[in-house]
Amino acid sequence: MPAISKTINKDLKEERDKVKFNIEEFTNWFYGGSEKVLEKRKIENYFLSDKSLNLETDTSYLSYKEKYEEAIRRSCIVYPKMLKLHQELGGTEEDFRKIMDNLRYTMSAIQKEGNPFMLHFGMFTVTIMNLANDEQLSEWLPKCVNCEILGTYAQTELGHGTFIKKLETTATYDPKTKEFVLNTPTLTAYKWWPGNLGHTVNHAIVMAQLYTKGECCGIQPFIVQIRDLETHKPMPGITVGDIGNKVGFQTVNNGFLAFNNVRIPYKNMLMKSSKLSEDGTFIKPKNAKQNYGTMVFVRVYMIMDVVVNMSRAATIATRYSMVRRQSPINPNDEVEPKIIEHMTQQYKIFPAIAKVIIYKCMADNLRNLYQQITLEGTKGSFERAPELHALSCCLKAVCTNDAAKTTEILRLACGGHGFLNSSGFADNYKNATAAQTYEGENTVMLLQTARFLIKSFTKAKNGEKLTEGVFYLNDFVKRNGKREPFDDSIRGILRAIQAAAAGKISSAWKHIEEKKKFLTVEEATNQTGIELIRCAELHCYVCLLQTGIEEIEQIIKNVSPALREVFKNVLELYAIDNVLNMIGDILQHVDMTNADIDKLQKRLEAVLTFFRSSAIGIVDGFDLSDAVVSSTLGTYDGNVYENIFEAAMKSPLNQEDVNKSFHLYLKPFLKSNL
Ligand SMILES: CCCCC/C=C/C(=O)SCCNC(=O)CCNC(=O)[C@H](O)C(C)(C)COP(=O)(O)OP(=O)(O)OC[C@H]1O[C@@H](n2cnc3c(N)ncnc32)[C@H](O)[C@@H]1OP(=O)(O)O
Ligand SMILES: Cc1cc2nc3c(=O)[nH]c(=O)nc-3n(C[C@H](O)[C@H](O)[C@H](O)COP(=O)(O)OP(=O)(O)OC[C@H]3O[C@@H](n4cnc5c(N)ncnc54)[C@H](O)[C@@H]3O)c2cc1C
Repeated sequence: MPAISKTINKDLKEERDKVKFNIEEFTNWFYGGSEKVLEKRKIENYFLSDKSLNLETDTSYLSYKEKYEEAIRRSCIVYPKMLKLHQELGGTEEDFRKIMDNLRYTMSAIQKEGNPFMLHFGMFTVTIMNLANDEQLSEWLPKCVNCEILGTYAQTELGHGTFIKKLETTATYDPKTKEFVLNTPTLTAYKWWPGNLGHTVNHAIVMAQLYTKGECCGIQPFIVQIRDLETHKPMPGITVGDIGNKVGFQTVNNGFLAFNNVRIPYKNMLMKSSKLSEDGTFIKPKNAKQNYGTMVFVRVYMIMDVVVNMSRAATIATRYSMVRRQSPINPNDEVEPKIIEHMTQQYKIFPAIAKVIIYKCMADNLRNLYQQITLEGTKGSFERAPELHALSCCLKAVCTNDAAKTTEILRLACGGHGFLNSSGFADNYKNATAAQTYEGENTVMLLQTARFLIKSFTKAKNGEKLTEGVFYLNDFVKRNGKREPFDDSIRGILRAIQAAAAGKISSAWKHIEEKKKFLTVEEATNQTGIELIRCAELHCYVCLLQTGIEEIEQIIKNVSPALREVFKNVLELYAIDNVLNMIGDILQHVDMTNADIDKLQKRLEAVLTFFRSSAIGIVDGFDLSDAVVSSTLGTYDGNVYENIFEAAMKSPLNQEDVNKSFHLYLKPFLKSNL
């Protein structure tokens, strides 16, 4: 075995010495202030320093069952610690949020293939908080918060996930006993997919069609106990289990669930929005989509998950590219360059770093918007709910899709070693790609946003008031759809993308109108689907760039000159990379010449060169510990080859010189060929 030295890699040190801005100042911005950074480090250390977690074990070699058992063991260490910390901090909702925000990063070091308790706070408790009336809240919330029970969110069925109106599980009200009777009438009515459901939780929010007085009143949320609290056996009439191996999320324990005349008390239907009186009279909610609130909540918070995911991947690829040397640029150069010297390598990595920062701005903004609009909802005003729904849908789709694509690009940037499980890209990719499907399949999400855009365009044409996020449609209508002149300032680039988005929305609108002459509006909309999803994507790029510009204009007023340059360049790189990637859409609606495109290409190359000396500072500034980065290629010390070697030594095959398969198969096979 070679001698393994563990000092900081000198190539990486040389890169860090060249960084011109204060990395801690960047970190303070990234986490919202120096106090929050200290708090984050403390919380992370509080969990990760616990030796009983055995984080050194490479769980990727465990069997499916062992992985699950180890994940449960770890969660049963983490959650009591979390509850203790919550009490120590003060026990408020704000303290809880603090811990959860930090656990977003920390959990990726502990549960690489998913947390078997994630749905408990992530959806079960959230649904109770959003949809329970006061009486129900006081009964259930303490049990949730203290983890006396564990729950999940059981909505999707074998036959339906997207079109939830057609879910088949029934909850029929029996006024005589004041109970609901739950049934799974068909195979396709089996609940299928809910996380943590298989063998972990003992309660679930079950979304089921409410029947009362012989009528169906649509899907409503019910709290159902599915396992005995003592024996953990399924409750009478309940069939529950694990759905089996998947592409990723191996330890999330996604499950199935069926009901055979399962009776639950009247008080177990969550009644903050829809209500049922004891005699069985149904009272509609003020806003028909209130029951979808938990999905909106999760979509909003998923943008932050994308930031965590992409910051990890960008950290790995950046550090590795500054340590790895290969392929002289001039054939006679004696010393091979760091692979980051190759321009194409910079183009793979630096736009990803810029996106982490822009997405972080967006995630924070969206969360604030969510909180404002939820507050308005508690006061009975739902006017802005469609705007939040439209924004969260397109961001969920665009950002999760980008996280998956970017992880793959960054994996490729690490060549062969990027394909090692120990590089950390596999877990990142599997989590990112799952997010494209769960919580609303991405195409379906884009079509929801497009529906809002088409409605908004009609309003713009009729001179009606628009919501702020789509004001740019007014400009397009005022211009009468005339082409926008190109101006290469950052705000000019935003106007170009707005013109492309508005132009696309206008042409989709026109095509729907044309098709409506022969088809129903729904058929016409379906036929225009390809254009519609592009409308939603372009609108999303508008929102992201606009937020990036507005946020960075504020940030640069409050940071040192050196960090100001970094943020300006982040915006420049993000904007130019964006516009060059959608040149086809831009050219349709903006007067842009070849010379303009050449100029943008040169600016791209220039800004990549600026990034060359800042990139390591930025990724170090993400402040991800080695445990969170979880990669042989991305450790802070840059000892890539030593890490790869050590990880290989953990292979179970390397624990013996000769594997038994030699005697059983190889030897007889070789002998037979003599
Ligand atoms: C810790 C986290 C771990 C996460 C693990 C994963 C969990 C899960 O995956 S849970 C299951 C998630 N499932 C989904 O996301 C299902 C996706 N489907 C839907 O969201 C909906 O079915 C739909 C939006 C695609 C359609 O709903 P439907 O009721 O059929 O809609 P209509 O066509 O009748 O009406 C559309 C109408 O409603 C507005 N709208 C829809 N959703 C919302 C909302 N959440 N908030 C506000 N408004 C909403 C929509 O804008 C339309 O409005 P109009 O155009 O004015 O008619
Ligand atoms: C890892 C993971 C975790 C999950 N966790 C949970 C959970 O905890 N709880 C829960 O209840 N569910 C959960 N789900 C289920 C998930 O929410 C659904 O799978 C998801 O909403 C997609 O629905 P679907 O499977 O019905 O897809 P489908 O709707 O069948 O999609 C299949 C294809 O049809 C297309 N399609 C469908 N409808 C339309 C349309 N109207 N217009 C155009 N194209 C359309 C889609 O774009 C897609 O290409 C999870 C799923 C996964 C993968």
